Amino acid sequence: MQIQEVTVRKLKMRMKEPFSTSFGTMQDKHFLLLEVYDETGNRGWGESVAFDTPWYTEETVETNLHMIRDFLIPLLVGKEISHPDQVSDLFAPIRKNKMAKAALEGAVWDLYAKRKGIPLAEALGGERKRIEVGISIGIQENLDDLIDKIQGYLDEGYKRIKVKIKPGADIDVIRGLRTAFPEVPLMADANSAYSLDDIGLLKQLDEFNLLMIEQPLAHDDIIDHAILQRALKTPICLDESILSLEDARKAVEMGSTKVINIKIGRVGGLSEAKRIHDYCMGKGIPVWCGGMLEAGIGRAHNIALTTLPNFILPGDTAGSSRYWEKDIIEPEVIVEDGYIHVPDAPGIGFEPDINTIDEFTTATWKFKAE
Ligand SMILES: O=C(O)CCC(=O)C1=CC=C[C@@H](O)[C@@H]1C(=O)O
Ligand SMILES: [Mg+2]
Repeated sequence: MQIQEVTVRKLKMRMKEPFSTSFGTMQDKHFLLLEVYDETGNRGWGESVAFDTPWYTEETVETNLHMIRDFLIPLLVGKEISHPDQVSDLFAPIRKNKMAKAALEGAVWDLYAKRKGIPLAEALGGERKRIEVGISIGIQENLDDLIDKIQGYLDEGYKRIKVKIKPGADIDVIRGLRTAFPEVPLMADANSAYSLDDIGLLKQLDEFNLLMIEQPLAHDDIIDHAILQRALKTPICLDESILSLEDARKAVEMGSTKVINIKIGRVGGLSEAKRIHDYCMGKGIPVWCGGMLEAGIGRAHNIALTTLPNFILPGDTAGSSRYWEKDIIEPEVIVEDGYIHVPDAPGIGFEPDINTIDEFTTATWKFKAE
């Protein structure tokens, strides 16, 4: 197949409620949607997960636009491709910029599966017909608000709860939650808010039987996490530190992590996500699919990836209604009793809703083969 044309749209969608972490608060989601066309008019869709500020990684919507428009599309358009794994080879001359690469590669994966007439999950080698999911809750004003929120999501059927912690809102918060919900599968994400000076404090988390603590130390660290993991009973899960299979290999070999959060955008695409999955499976390291507050297209890619066998732990892929008044796909993603049914239509298996997409689009660019 050959990609002949790419449409890049910039969207702005208001979230139902703001999402707060140890870095700050987000209410409006700005992102890029990509549509690739092949020589026979088939279409594939991808979503960039970069935010409009560089607090999670260094990438932003604008850096993604620059990379996609000025470097990645010229490397992709008009090239003969027999499998989406080749896209990462085409992009190899460009360093990092993982989210920009993943957005375009994801669109090619969707197109490839549609050409074959099979679901994206099957194209990736996934087998599950439904995936178990959890929910990630931002920092709240106070513990009572957080407890109310959690109770609401448990009532909706979510079975694993992730909360954000930061210095000053950590041990007491987790203690309060454990008192309110003694049995709920619970985990905490620190988004790199601590250092090795906090070992004593982090050890106090061991008494609360957390599933794991996510990314307690620096966003680019592997060594200090190994030191911390030796001191903790609670398993460490790395998120920000793992940008590639090589990073995963180093972290696992050093004992820095017992679980890995795989985000397609953070690792540069579905092909690399699958490589990390396969490596971890061989090493007995469970993985789960992280979220980036995606709209429907990105969410559909996450669902397909989560059908692979080593996605043993519930991920952060919640239903559309947790984020949006109206999502950009038909049907929307629905969670029932903590599970999402995996669609069996070709490609991502959800139909992009063009009217809604148009409503949220603030700019559009089109690129064609010469
Ligand atoms: O619901 C989701 O999409 C998950 C949200 C979530 O936990 C995160 C989204 C974006 C950046 C981070 O704060 C965070 C994470 O680190 O996993
Ligand atoms: Mg995280």
